Amino acid sequence: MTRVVIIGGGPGGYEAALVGAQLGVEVTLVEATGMGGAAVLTDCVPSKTLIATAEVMTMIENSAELGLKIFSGEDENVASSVHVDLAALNQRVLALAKAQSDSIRAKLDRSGVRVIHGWARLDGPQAVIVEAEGTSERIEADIVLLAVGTTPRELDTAKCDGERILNWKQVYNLCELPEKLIVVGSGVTGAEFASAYDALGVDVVLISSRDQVLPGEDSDAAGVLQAVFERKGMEIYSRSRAVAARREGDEVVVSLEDGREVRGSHCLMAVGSIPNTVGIGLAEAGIELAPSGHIQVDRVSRTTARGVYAAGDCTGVFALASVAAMQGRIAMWHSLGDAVQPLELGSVSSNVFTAPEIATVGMTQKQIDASGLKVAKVTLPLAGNARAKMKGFTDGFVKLYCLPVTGIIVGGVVVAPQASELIHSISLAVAEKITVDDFSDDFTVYPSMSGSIAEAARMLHLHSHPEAENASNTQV
Ligand SMILES: Cc1cc2nc3c(=O)[nH]c(=O)nc-3n(C[C@H](O)[C@H](O)[C@H](O)COP(=O)(O)OP(=O)(O)OC[C@H]3O[C@@H](n4cnc5c(N)ncnc54)[C@H](O)[C@@H]3O)c2cc1C
Ligand SMILES: NC(=O)c1ccc[n+]([C@@H]2O[C@H](COP(=O)([O-])OP(=O)(O)OC[C@H]3O[C@@H](n4cnc5c(N)ncnc54)[C@H](O)[C@@H]3O)[C@@H](O)[C@H]2O)c1
Repeated sequence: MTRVVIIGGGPGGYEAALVGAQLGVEVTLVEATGMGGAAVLTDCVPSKTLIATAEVMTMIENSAELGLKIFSGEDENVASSVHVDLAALNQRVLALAKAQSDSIRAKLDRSGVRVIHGWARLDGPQAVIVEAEGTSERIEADIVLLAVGTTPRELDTAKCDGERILNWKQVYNLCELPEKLIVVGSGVTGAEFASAYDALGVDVVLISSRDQVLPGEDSDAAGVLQAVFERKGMEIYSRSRAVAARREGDEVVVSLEDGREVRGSHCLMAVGSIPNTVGIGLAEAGIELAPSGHIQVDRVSRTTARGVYAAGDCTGVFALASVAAMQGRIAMWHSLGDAVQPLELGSVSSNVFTAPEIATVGMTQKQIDASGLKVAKVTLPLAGNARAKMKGFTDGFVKLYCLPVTGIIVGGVVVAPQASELIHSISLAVAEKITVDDFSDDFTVYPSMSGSIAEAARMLHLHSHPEAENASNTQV
């Protein structure tokens, strides 16, 4: 019987364990904290649960325009008559995360995976030592999968105390809304929390190291979000780096590189992550790391040590739960001799869960510019979409990229509420190499936001003219 040992029970690890069990091998999964990993217990699932409540608040905030009023006495603003019970909200967040973790554990048990709660390290490429509750066990393995994830990066001069200077794993301990929250870092994590707490009624200050928030995303999309943040009154310190954070009584003081100081009641550090690859015997086992500490892997998740694979955030490939899970499955399929396709990142879809959301798939403008390819593009503002008007949405757009002449769709961006649900048709088009003409031949519901995606494809009918751009929405 082939013996597989997996270190880490996040999406990279547990999805691989399920494939290993399905293929009939002996699988042992070692997890130090809880099943589902950081994705389920502290990062992806909790943040999206918090954001689900924030979304309702955003809708309430915009509801006056739709003709809703709540009689609350002196104030006619609907949002100000809704009270956010953060203790109850966070309790729900943590309960939901635990339930999801439990159900993953139950699924692994049913599949026959041996789960060990403990901390693991390699003892060469073919053995793992597990420390658990004062005991130590050495497990021999034919195949090892490392799916150890990452940890929030901390500045030495801004140590998180879990009370007022927080990382994103610690925010769920808060029982009351912060009076003034300083979010340091405007990557995806910083932008999502800034958006969510703003919607929950918190006074948010965002410290952004670049000209614009979300430097890694489509710049037009990031521009929309920056404009929405500013319109809502969020204070944004652009081109500003935090160098320290300290407590002063009930306040947190964040010092910026240029000498300015920002005061708030709480501070959330969202300045990136570092891989959990230290002290687990990787170099000794012949596993090469990138200078960033990430494990180097090829497209079938192989490391430089024979029989040792790696998946997920610890590889630095694409920090998404979906990619981690796919890398883990590929590792099992490859190592166990099943049919396998190397990892294909060209059709990965991702979403930034802000208000509005930003969903992206396929080629980005940066990749197009770097490749020198001539690609036709159209950007269609959603403000003209009939459904958007009915719902009171004014911010956002659909952007499509296609190859000239053939008209094959190679990428797209949707900025809209629920963009995460709208991007799938573009993902399918990219993955299946569908042309703009074929895409526009299919019906969409009227009125619908997805109608604008079909309309954008229709506008690229003259795709031999790469300049086709920025036309206005004609859906009426
Ligand atoms: C705030 C936030 C929100 C996010 N939201 C999304 C989202 O909406 N959608 C999305 O696709 N992605 C999201 N992500 C990214 C997503 O969470 C990660 O891509 C995903 O967690 C990666 O899974 P993983 O299996 O590589 O690692 P993890 O989920 O980090 O799991 C790794 C596990 O390994 C364990 N471990 C580490 N070392 C050892 C050891 N030596 N022994 C035993 N166990 C060990 C850890 O305890 C951990 O549980 C978000 C990330 C953050 C920070
Ligand atoms: N919805 C999602 O799918 C989702 C949500 C959150 C995170 N993620 C994943 O996690 C990855 C990491 O995202 P992230 O936002 O946690 O990290 P990040 O590294 O992408 O962003 C951190 C940001 O903080 C800035 N920064 C660093 N030091 C700073 C300082 N001292 N002062 C001010 N700014 C500073 C950096 O310039 C950067 O823009 C993303 O690439 C994404 O794939 C995904």
